[in-house]
Amino acid sequence: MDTEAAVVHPDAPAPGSELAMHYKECFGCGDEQEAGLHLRSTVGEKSSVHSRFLVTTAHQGAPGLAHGGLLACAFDEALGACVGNLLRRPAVTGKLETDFLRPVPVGSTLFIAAHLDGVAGRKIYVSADGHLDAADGPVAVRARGLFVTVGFEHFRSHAGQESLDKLKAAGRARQNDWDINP
Ligand SMILES: CCCCC/C=C\C/C=C\C/C=C\C/C=C\CCCC(=O)SCCNC(=O)CCNC(=O)[C@H](O)C(C)(C)COP(=O)(O)OP(=O)(O)OC[C@H]1O[C@@H](n2cnc3c(N)ncnc32)[C@H](O)[C@@H]1OP(=O)(O)O
Repeated sequence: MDTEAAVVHPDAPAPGSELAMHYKECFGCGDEQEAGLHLRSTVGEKSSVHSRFLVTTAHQGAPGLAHGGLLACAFDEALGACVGNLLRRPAVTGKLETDFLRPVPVGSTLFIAAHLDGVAGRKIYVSADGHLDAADGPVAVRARGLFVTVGFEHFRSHAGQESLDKLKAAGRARQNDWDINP
């Protein structure tokens, strides 16, 4: 199937909109994950989302430096926020590729600019550059992701009952109508 340009959903939040966390227990963006990444994201121009992530001592691999796997996690979150919010489709990461170009020290902020590259049926291609300490800082990490559109049953059928009960209690377990960004 040919890859087509990604068309931003007409109900997607406008450029400049600050995105709320998609799930409070999410390791990438949730505020109930103390050692999580607490990534914050804003919609950018032209099919992009800009995310920020402060690297703390909880995120170390080598002393004083961010763990590469955690950086990959930040990109998974940033790419996922770009896909989910701009296309408004439930999708999961099928493939995530990262290039680590420079070390990322504790105390630095990574500015991640994610961009929708194209769509081929259920496959969504997205990529991002992570700039050190400023939106136009040097690129420290680069990533490309393939997300695959899934039905809501993907989440319902694979999550444990306890998690589904929590969502239900929070009024978020409607069959086909999850708020995209509650
Ligand atoms: C957590 C997200 C919640 C979303 C809720 C909804 C809305 C929320 C709104 C906003 C969201 C905001 C922020 C989101 C932030 C972060 C997101 C984090 C995302 C994650 O962290 S999510 C966890 C990790 N993720 C998984 O847990 C996936 C496990 N996995 C599977 O569940 C299956 O594996 C699946 C479904 C991927 C495919 O399975 P399937 O049976 O449905 O489909 P199939 O295999 O046919 O693949 C269809 C086409 O994709 C190609 N394809 C598939 N995988 C490929 C690969 N690796 N490389 C190259 N191509 C691949 C095939 O080749 C075929 O291509 P073709 O059509 O051309 O043949």
